[in-house]
Amino acid sequence: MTYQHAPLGVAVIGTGRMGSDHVRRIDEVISGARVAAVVDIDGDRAKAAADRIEGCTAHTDPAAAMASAEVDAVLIASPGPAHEAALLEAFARGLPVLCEKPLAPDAESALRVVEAEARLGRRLVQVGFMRRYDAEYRQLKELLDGGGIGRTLMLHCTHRNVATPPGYTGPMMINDSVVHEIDVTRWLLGQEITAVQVLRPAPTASAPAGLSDPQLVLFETAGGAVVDVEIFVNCGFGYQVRCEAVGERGTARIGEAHGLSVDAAGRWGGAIAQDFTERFRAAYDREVQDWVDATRRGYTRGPSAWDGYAAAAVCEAGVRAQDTGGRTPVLLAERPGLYR
Ligand SMILES: NC(=O)c1ccc[n+]([C@@H]2O[C@H](COP(=O)([O-])OP(=O)(O)OC[C@H]3O[C@@H](n4cnc5c(N)ncnc54)[C@H](O)[C@@H]3O)[C@@H](O)[C@H]2O)c1
Ligand SMILES: O[C@H]1[C@H](O)[C@@H](O)[C@H](O)[C@@H](O)[C@H]1O
Repeated sequence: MTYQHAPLGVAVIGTGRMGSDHVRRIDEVISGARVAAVVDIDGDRAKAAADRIEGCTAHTDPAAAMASAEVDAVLIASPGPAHEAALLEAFARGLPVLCEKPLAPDAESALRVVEAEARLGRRLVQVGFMRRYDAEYRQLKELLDGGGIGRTLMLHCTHRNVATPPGYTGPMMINDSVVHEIDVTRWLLGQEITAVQVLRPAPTASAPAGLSDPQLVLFETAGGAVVDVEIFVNCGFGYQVRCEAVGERGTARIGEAHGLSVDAAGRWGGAIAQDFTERFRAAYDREVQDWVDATRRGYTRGPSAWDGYAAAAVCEAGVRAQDTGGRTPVLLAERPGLYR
């Protein structure tokens, strides 16, 4: 394998909230890469992003950016329904991709991506499940893998957002938000999720009309563990992601750290992050740096297209369970050899 000495030329597709944050990250924070091109169907937005970076071109069509000789790799940060077309275009050109979650918005299209990559016979995709790069989650994984608390019996997870943006729907609570717990469950336990249930308490008065928020989502895993996830996307007070693992010989918790703590004026306490860009800033930095480092060495690692597909399959069962309230089995295709 050859090492690419020149900085990796990255095309960033989608320059909205995440895309523009990744553009800043590649330009100012990490090493070994440069933003060679940006793409947005909103041409003004693409141009505004490109104008801030020397030698960066602006495009409205992902294929045009990928055709540029300056582009060695692609970071997809457009909305989920646009991912499949961009991924297949990158495959046709043999370009490595860091694709924001979800890999694709449903299990069927995610499986098409898996099958297309399997036909290539080599991995090109890393999926943006950034929690795997978070220092606390990594410590927890190390503890569980090392048997520090014995066999894991349960995970108790909390996922709270301050408020939902306009257009946020009930299925998005699973597809956009709980998808992270789906990935960390599979990663921490090394087991597939086999069934999902969803319980819906009376909604908070802060939820937009028609949104049943919060919800309690339950997973069963192939090894017999049970996982509960409180998803509460209009909690109002902060961004909180917690996980407690219950093992045969102990428990372990992450997500409590609030950094600086101040005692003054008759009170004690610290601050709560307000969104994911703050809480997971270091994880996103590590994720993108790791992708760049591996890509320059000629390989792909991290969460795979199979992980993206498996998460989409669990999401599909989860959205069905939201409607029926019943226990819904997860249907998973056979895992291609590339991902074993
Ligand atoms: N890992 C995380 O924690 C995290 C957090 C937020 C969002 N995301 C993911 O990042 C992606 C983008 O989310 P966002 O919040 O930045 O959305 P956004 O709406 O802020 O930005 C999306 C941008 O993509 C552009 N766009 C739409 N269709 C396009 C296409 N076909 N080609 C090129 N550009 C197109 C839009 O004009 C917009 O500028 C989504 O997949 C989302 O799930 C991940
Ligand atoms: O798209 C976002 C993002 O994935 C965040 O990490 C998650 O906390 C939000 O709930 C979701 O809406």
